[in-house]
Amino acid sequence: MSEQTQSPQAASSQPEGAPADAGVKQSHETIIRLSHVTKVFADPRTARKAAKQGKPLPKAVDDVSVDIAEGEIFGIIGYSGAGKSTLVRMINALERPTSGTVEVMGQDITNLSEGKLRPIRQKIGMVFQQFNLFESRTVAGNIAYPLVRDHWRADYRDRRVAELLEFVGLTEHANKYPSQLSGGQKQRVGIARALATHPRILLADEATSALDPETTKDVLDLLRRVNRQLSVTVVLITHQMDVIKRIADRVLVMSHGKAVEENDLFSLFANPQSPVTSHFISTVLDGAPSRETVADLHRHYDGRIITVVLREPVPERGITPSGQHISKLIASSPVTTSLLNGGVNDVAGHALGAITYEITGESANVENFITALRSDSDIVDFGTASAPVDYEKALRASVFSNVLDDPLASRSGSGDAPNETDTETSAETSKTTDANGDDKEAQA
Ligand SMILES: Nc1ncnc2c1ncn2[C@@H]1O[C@H](COP(=O)(O)OP(=O)(O)OP(=O)(O)O)[C@@H](O)[C@H]1O
Repeated sequence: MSEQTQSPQAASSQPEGAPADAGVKQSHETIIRLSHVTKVFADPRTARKAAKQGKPLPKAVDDVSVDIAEGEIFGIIGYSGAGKSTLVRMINALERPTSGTVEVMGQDITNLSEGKLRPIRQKIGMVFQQFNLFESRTVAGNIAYPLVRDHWRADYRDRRVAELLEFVGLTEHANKYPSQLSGGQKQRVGIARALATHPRILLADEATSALDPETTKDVLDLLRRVNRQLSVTVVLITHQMDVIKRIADRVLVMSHGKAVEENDLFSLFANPQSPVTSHFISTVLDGAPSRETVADLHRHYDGRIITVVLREPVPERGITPSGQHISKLIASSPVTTSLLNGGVNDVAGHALGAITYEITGESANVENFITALRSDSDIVDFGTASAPVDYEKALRASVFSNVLDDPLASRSGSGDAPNETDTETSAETSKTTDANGDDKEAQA
């Protein structure tokens, strides 16, 4: 194919100039459909080991079905080894499912040849944790790379690179090399490069995991602009719930290759269904205090210790209110309350949190207060120092019950998710496919 005149990419970049602030595209049409996809990495070593142990081959992805709507930011969260990358790499056919089907932009790509995949891959950008920039090329050269590969005419290419540099805020760094940039700037280059050919989908694989919190925020803001202003569907993989909380519209939680839960952001946080989800939420939101904290509170406070969930209702999603009238109740009850810990967060524009109080007063008044509170709120009653409620029993009787079932929670005290890969059963061959299938020069 000769140059620009026959290049749809070149044609699409000509008159518009920098992509306009188009607002959110709310099509709700499915742009990515994964149907019962399973992936088994049957490399000889793993196969031999599994056979020797009489075990089935481990499934990196195990019967996952998910629809991603055009225009949304779809977050996929899971511990390390949960199968997130493998799942996402199926979307641009860097991995092929062992079974199941993958439809992208209305086309079944499950068994499509490399040649036929090419135009589809042009509409799917990808960014990586380690940026994967060409160290030997300038910022502008890195961004121009996909356009050179697609034979864009030089003047259209230059114009497109200038648009992208401006969009990601790196115009004055155009002639620098990656080694002269900060991590955040490198990721901006990675994003600009991924956007070069006007993709409809952007896959972001742990795009902020190598960045400090402030830079993470900037890059997430940029990804949101990519989504909202350019109407690009963003699929974002992370093990950090904070990243999900900041920008995802909908979320898939993965564990051991399986899709354990899928929901819109607020519903996921307000009504988690699985221990894994509850654990991730506990890394960013105040929930029930830990067993140690409760014991410590009982050591220091004689009164009744209760945790109240504060939750804004969202009736259309079946999210009921909790703790909405607590201030009024406290003001009108003959009890004394001390706020011990907890807080309220903004999740997808709704208030959500949990606050732990000490309640003191006549025992009948305390009972009445708790009964009134319980009538319209989710609470956990930890009892008093002299009559404590067993921690497990208290949580089991509350919305926090599934926190107790998280087998990995005790291994991960911090926001960092543990690795759930079982060394006995994991596939052990390292990944061999590179970034875009053809970016051999890219840095690891
Ligand atoms: N090319 C491959 N060959 C063999 N096994 C693989 C390959 N790629 C991934 N795996 C295995 O598949 C499982 C899922 O890996 P995957 O990278 O998809 O998980 P992840 O959730 O993205 O984790 P991480 O964030 O650590 O990359 C792991 O056990 C991993 O070792």
